[in-house]
Amino acid sequence: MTTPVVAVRGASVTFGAVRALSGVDLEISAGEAVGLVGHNGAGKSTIVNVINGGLTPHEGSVSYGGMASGMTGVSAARAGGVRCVFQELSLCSNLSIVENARLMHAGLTGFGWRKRALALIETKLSEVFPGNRVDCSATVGTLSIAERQMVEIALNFLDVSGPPKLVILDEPTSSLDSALAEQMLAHVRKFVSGGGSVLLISHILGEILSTSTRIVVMKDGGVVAARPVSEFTGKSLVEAMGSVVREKTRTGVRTVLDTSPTVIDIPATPRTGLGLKARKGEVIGLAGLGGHGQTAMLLALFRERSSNWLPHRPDEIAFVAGDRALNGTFPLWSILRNLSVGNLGALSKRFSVHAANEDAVGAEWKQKTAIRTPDMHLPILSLSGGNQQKVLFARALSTPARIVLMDDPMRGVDIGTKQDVYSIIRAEAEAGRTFIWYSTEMDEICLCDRVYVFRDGAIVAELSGDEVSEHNVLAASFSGEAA
Ligand SMILES: Nc1ncnc2c1ncn2[C@@H]1O[C@H](COP(=O)(O)OP(=O)(O)OP(=O)(O)O)[C@@H](O)[C@H]1O
Repeated sequence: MTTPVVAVRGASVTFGAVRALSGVDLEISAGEAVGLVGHNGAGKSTIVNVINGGLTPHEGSVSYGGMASGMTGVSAARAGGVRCVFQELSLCSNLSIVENARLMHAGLTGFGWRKRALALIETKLSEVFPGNRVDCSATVGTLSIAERQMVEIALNFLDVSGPPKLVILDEPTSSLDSALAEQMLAHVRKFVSGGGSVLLISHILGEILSTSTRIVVMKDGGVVAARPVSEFTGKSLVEAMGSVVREKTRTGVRTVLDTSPTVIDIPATPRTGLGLKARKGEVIGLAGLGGHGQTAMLLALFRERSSNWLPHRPDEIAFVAGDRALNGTFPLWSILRNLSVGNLGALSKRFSVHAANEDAVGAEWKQKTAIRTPDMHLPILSLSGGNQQKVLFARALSTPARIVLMDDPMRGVDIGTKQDVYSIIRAEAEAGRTFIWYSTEMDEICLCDRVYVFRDGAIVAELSGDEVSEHNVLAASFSGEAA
C-alpha cells in the first residue's frame, strides 16, 4: 500500500444551520484520477476547501503524504503538493497573467523572474491547450471567461519549485467548449499516467466516466458511493446521486414554428451571407467554438432591446449570465433580492416592492428549480455555485419577458436540475416564449429547434430539425460549412 497524497478522515463542516460535510473520509493516491460528483450543494466545494487548506474542518483531520509537518492550512497543502483550480476562478483581474503566476508560485522570484514566468506559462498553456491564442502578457481582466479558466488550469500544472502532486479541478471545463475540454481532459490523463493525481469535479458525467479511475459520489454532505470507474454507468451514476435519468426531450422539427411571427431578425453579414432569425416560441441554439462571437451577439441584442428603465413597463428581453461573478449575482444581496431584481415592476405596489409578492415568487422558484437553502433571505454567497446559477435562471424566467437570452447558463448546475430546467424551457417555448441559448454543451445544443454555428465572429451555418447533430455542428465549427 502506498501512502496517500492526501487523506481526509471524518471531516465535518457546518455553516450556521447547514451541515455541509458530515464525517467524510476521502483518500487520494498517486496515479489516481478521482471523479467527485453530487447534486448542487452536496458538499463538493467544501471538501475541496478542506483539502486545499482553506477551511479547517470542525471535526476530523486532513493530512498530506502521511507527514505531520507542523504546518497547517494552506501552507501544509502547498507543501504537500496540492494545487487547486477553483470553481469561481481565483485569478486577480487587475494583475497580468505573469503577476498572477508569481502570487501562486512563490518560487518565481529573483532577477528576470517575469521573463522566466512568461516562458513557463506559454509552454504549459501550449502543452495543455495546443494551438490556443491566449496572449500570456495580457492583464487577466481583459480575458474572456474561457481564457481565464484555461490560464488558471495551466498555472496550476506549472512545475516551479517541484511538480504538483495533486491537482484539484473544480468544474474546470464549465466555460470551455468541447474541443478545449477534450484537450484538458487528455492532459489530465497524461498527468495521471505519469504518477500525478487529480480530483476532478464535474456535472458533465461523460467527462467523469472517461477520465476518472475511481468515482466518489456525494449526497447531502456525505459520501454515498466510492468505487472504480468500471463499476459505474451513466445511469447508475445519476441514480447514485439521487436523480432520475429522463429521456431527452428533442422531438424533431416543430413545424408550427414556420408560421409564428418573427421576433428577432438580424440581417445577414456580407462575409457569410447568413443572419439570425428567431420566431415566437422557438428555442434557438448558438453553437461553435467558444469565443467566436456568440456572447457578443447576446450582449448586443440585450443592449439594443433592454433600454427600458420605466418600472411599470416590463422588459421585452431577459438575460441569464454565464459569468455569474462578473455580470450575474449581486454579491452583497440576499438570494431573494437577487431573484426579484429582474421583475421589480410586477412585484411592486405604489412604487415600492410588495414583500408578500416577493416572498411568494421566491417560494415558487425555490421549489421549481430546487434552490437548496433553508432561507431565501440568506446572502446569495451562502449558496453553492450551482444554486447561485439557478437563482439567475429564476430571475429571468420569473419575468414576463417574451425573449430570454442565455449565455451558457448551465455552468455548475447539477444533472437533476438541468433536466428540470430543460422541461421548463420547453414548456415556456410552447407557451410562446423565445429562447436564444448559447451553450458549450453539445447535449444542450441538440435540444434546440434551430441552431446557428459561429466562427470568427460570424454565423457560418444554420441547422434546423434533424440537421441538428453533433456531427454537423462540429463540421461547421471547424470548416465553416455544414457537413
Ligand atoms: N460560506 C457559506 N455560508 C453558508 N453556507 C455555505 C457556505 N458555503 C457553502 N455553504 C453551504 O454548504 C453546502 C455545501 O456547499 P458546496 O459549495 O460544498 O456544494 P457543492 O457540492 O460544491 O455544490 P455545487 O455543485 O453547486 O458547486 C450548501 O448547502 C451551501 O449552501
